[in-house]
Amino acid sequence: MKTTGGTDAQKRRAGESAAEAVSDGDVVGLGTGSTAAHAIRAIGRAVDAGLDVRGVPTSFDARACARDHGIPTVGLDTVCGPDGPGIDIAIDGADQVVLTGEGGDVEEVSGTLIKGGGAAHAREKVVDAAADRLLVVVDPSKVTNVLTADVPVEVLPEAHTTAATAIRDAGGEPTLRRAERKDGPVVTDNGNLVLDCSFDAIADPGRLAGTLSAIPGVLDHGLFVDMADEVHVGDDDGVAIHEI
Ligand SMILES: O=C[C@H](O)[C@H](O)[C@H](O)COP(=O)(O)O
Repeated sequence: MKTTGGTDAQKRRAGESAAEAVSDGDVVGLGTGSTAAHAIRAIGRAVDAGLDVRGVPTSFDARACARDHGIPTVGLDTVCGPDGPGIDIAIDGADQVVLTGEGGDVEEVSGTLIKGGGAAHAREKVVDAAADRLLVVVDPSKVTNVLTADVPVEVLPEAHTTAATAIRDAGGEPTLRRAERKDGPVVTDNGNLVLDCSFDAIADPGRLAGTLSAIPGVLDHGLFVDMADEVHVGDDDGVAIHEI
């Protein structure tokens, strides 16, 4: 479920701001979505100008974007093997991020995220968690004081009804994500299905994350708890950088 409130210029400012944090020699986790794509394009321009980096894509689209913009890519299992260098920095988008307190003031910066509007959250979580630093890039429409967006849950196809029942038992309302230009469900890059789960306001994301992870057949969900190190919010005038 995409949140589409922000403008492309806001997303571009956020993506380009985070891309400036990439250093020569870095291994970079490349996030998925329209905002992360701006970061990938900016890194590509820096590579054109001589920056030496390798990218670890989080999805089919992120890999294609990296390739189109001249960024060499490498597999997660190569860089995060026993002798690999690891991932220095990851840049990724989000569908919602907890960044404000009551009234909209930036007073509580938990940086907890909902991701997976593009169904890429399972691979994103693996890459983002492996990175030394995770920089999140969003427009202001993604910022909230409490998570209310649907939580995408990737499930094995065979388990979509049993997982849906368990999610209902946990207080959620799951909806199988359907493809827009195909008669049938969205199939993830991993060959699985997605349940978009409404929980109203999520007061305790850590607890819900544990509950969802424990459901048999769930590959992963879109709650990213305590993972972000910085959130770059692009607006009409510039970028606000919030350190977690
Ligand atoms: O599955 C997709 C990802 O989690 C995206 O990073 C997220 O949906 C945000 O995408 P966008 O920047 O296009 O709003």
